[in-house]
Amino acid sequence: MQQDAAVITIDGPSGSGKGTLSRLLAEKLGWHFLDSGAIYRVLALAAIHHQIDPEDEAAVQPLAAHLDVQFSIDDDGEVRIILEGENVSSTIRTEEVGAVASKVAALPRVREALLRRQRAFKEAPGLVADGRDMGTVVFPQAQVKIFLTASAEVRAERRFLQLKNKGFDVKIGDLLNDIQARDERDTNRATAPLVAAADALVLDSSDKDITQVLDEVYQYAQSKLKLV
Ligand SMILES: Nc1ncnc2c1ncn2[C@@H]1O[C@H](COP(=O)(O)OP(=O)(O)OP(=O)(O)O)[C@@H](O)[C@H]1O
Ligand SMILES: Nc1ccn([C@H]2C[C@H](O)[C@@H](COP(=O)(O)O)O2)c(=O)n1
Repeated sequence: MQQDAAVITIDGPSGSGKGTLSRLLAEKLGWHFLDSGAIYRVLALAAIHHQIDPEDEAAVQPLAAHLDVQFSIDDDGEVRIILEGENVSSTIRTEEVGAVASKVAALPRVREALLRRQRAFKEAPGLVADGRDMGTVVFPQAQVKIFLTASAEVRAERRFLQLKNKGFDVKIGDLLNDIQARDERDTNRATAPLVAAADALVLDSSDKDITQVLDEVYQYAQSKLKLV
């Protein structure tokens, strides 16, 4: 880990566009990228595989501490995630795994066990970190903090289009319920809840396309970091 690398944090609720924005911003800046939700999703999948109750902290904590996972970039630029020797890059993206991820993520000792793994992504020239507590807990000293949000209805619609394009048979009402349940759990947990850092720029993307959001965040980052 490099102490002097700059960090931009992008936090917000599910479907607000954090992942899309973070990837595009990291690409534009030539920086590294951390998808912290993927780490919680991998842990959730490991708990499912090992038939561990996702709310049993004593059982999930050792799994988190010894999680056998590797992240790499494919030749075509896609992130490849290997859990216990198996490529789980698409399996972890289902709503079912997301819901279990939100449960394991509510356990304080599990979050503690994953802190060092997340901080290790900070490398020069800089890191764009996407999650729920990037600006509040994992990288509180980040130079630029964004809290990206959108109405639950808009987020459900985006998720519907995303999953439909991938060939999944989904209902918008179910997706809205899933999003609201996840918001509720992520926001109301005692440890590292989903909340904007006091020094974050809060951005509502409900009426903005991703290009507008990227331009706005890039300009804000430029002004804070004095990028040329
Ligand atoms: N501003 C936007 N306008 C329209 N669609 C968007 C916008 N931002 C993101 N999307 C689309 O919404 C979907 C969800 O975005 P994304 O996966 O980036 O959200 P997320 O906040 O990272 O969600 P999660 O936390 O659940 O991983 C994607 O299909 C993405 O292309
Ligand atoms: N920093 C983070 C990242 C993710 N989580 C939890 C909460 C989410 O519901 C779940 C899946 O995240 P996603 O891939 O949808 O971004 O993981 C968290 O608590 N903290």
